[in-house]
Amino acid sequence: MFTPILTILRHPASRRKWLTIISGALIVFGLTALYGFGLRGLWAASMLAAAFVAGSDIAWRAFHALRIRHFSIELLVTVAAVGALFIGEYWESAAVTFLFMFGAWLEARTMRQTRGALADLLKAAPEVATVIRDGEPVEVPAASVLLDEIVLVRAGGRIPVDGEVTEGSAAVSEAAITGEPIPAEKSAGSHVHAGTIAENGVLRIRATGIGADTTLARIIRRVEEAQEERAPSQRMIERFAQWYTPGIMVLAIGAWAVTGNLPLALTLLVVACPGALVISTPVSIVAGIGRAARSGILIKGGQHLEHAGRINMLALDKTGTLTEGKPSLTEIVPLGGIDRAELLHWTAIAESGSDHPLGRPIIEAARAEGALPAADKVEELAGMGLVAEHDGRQIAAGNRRLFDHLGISFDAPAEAALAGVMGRGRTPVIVALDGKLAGILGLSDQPRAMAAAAMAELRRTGINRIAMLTGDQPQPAQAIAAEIGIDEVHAALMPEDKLALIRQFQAEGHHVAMIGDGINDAPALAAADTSIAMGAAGTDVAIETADIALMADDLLKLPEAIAISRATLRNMRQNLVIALLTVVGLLAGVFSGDVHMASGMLIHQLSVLIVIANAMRLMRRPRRDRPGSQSRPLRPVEA
Ligand SMILES: Nc1ncnc2c1ncn2[C@@H]1O[C@H](COP(=O)(O)OP(=O)(O)OP(=O)(O)O)[C@@H](O)[C@H]1O
Ligand SMILES: [Zn+2]
Repeated sequence: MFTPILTILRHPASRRKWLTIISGALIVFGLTALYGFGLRGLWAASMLAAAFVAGSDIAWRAFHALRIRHFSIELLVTVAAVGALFIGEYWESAAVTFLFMFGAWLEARTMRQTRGALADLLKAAPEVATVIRDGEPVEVPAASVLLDEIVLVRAGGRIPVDGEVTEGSAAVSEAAITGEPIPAEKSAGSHVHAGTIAENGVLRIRATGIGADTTLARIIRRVEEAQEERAPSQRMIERFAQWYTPGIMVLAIGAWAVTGNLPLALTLLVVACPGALVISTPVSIVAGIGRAARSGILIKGGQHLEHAGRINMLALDKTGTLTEGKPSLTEIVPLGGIDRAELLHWTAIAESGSDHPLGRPIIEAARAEGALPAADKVEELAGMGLVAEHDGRQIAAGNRRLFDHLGISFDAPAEAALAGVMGRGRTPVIVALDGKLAGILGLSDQPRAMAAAAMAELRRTGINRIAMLTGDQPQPAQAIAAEIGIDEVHAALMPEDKLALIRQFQAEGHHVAMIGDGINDAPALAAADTSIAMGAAGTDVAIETADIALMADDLLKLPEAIAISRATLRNMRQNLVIALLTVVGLLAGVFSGDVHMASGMLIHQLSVLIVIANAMRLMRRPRRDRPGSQSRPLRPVEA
């Protein structure tokens, strides 16, 4: 009999719930006694008991806050409730404490719901996994899967670990991570994430990330941290409340001194409670961040959300962001007597030491024609290219800047060849062997399928300036920009040039978001008001460093992220207005004599709930119609 009561009392949430219920029951009992049977004494005793039951918890919290020199809302309520008892207003005191407790309970409940997006994410990870041990499939708790163990996932099953597919193929829905509704085809060699679902087919997966070390776990941790992190406006309100609460005390004492009306002074304490004000910002932020997480958009905290909501300019890197980042080798122009195959071979040897996107198609083409030895030594020069050595020969591959830097001059045929490659809108990779020009390779990259639609959507969202910042040459950059509807192009940039441009945009008064991937983007990303990473599900570094990480490799998430941030800012402002108007209205009501303690508390608690309900609208925000989303094909198998 005693143990359950003790457990209830020890758990603060359920204790508060029971205290509220008991005090509510006492109030009903007291009212029945008075109006049903005219028992005034029983009425007073019940109200006193109700005030004591609900008030004890409030007073206890007020006392704890006071010990760390914090003037809490609970302190205002406690003083008002005790004062009301003191002047014989038993009903007022009981009603105020009960309503306060009841409101706090509803508030906690709805706040939990607002954090619901996270609960959805948590549910994405299955609790059991089937692993192959001694050749036999066995069911084990997902947390006890070991690294490198083979996990079996059947059709319709949730994947319990991060890993690499070793056998089988399936369409995998990654919605939990990326918010992407269309499943991706996965087969041997593909990477899969914990929490995603194999919609059909059977997969065998070698575990590479388990337990707390999966992308899903990292996202959940980051969302939790983000929801806790205080936004600047929130800090401002908290500082304000630190002054406001004692200020109200002084005002109430002043009103009492001037009017001699103690009930009025006590009512002031109740109605001026900054409850709705204090909660107005955090509740919007929690809802906004949760809403974004559902779409696979990780906003790293209230501060970043506020910044993102103010963005009016966007800078994008080209290679890998606006384009697929998988260029194809479209032409090979040998110079000075070397043959085509040899030019390709030497260039590929040099590129084998780099993982720049330009190198990949060159290496692939050379491999298709024969064995490819590795370079003995490679030196990469950011924004220019690279210099390598192999078999005693020196190979240089890169852009014009590299050759100016190396002091290698261009003769007339070389100039003509370079102009030709660039004139066709291709990115040139110029190659020299032992200090002598050997040829030019032309590469062309595809813009992403959704790039043009995303830019149009961004402009509709109100981003009126969009600039491409690229290390590539002006002609190929212009060609891509024209295709996707960007008119401002800054090309042939060194990493520090990208940084300088971001600073310049800011100096012109823009709030700049930058999205990029390469090392050449890092300084610019750091300087931008908001840094955004795309396709972050694959790279944990991006999840950790960007202010906003788009889990999917999908440019359309960009306008969505900005729209959610804006909607959240708007929501915060609405909440502030609701909170302030309520307090002003209540104060006016108190001085005109229309509002008393219990009704004041009721209206105040209602305003808190309205603020929460308003924030919850953010969660229900419907998905935007995504242009072309119906006709989108399955995403290709990821390498
Ligand atoms: N490994 C490489 N091989 C050949 N050229 C290179 C290499 N690395 C860099 N370059 C040259 O330097 C230029 C700038 O490279 P950088 O990585 O700064 O930008 P990018 O990838 O071309 O474009 P973006 O800035 O849009 O990502 C390239 O366009 C290319 O001309
Ligand atoms: Zn790049």
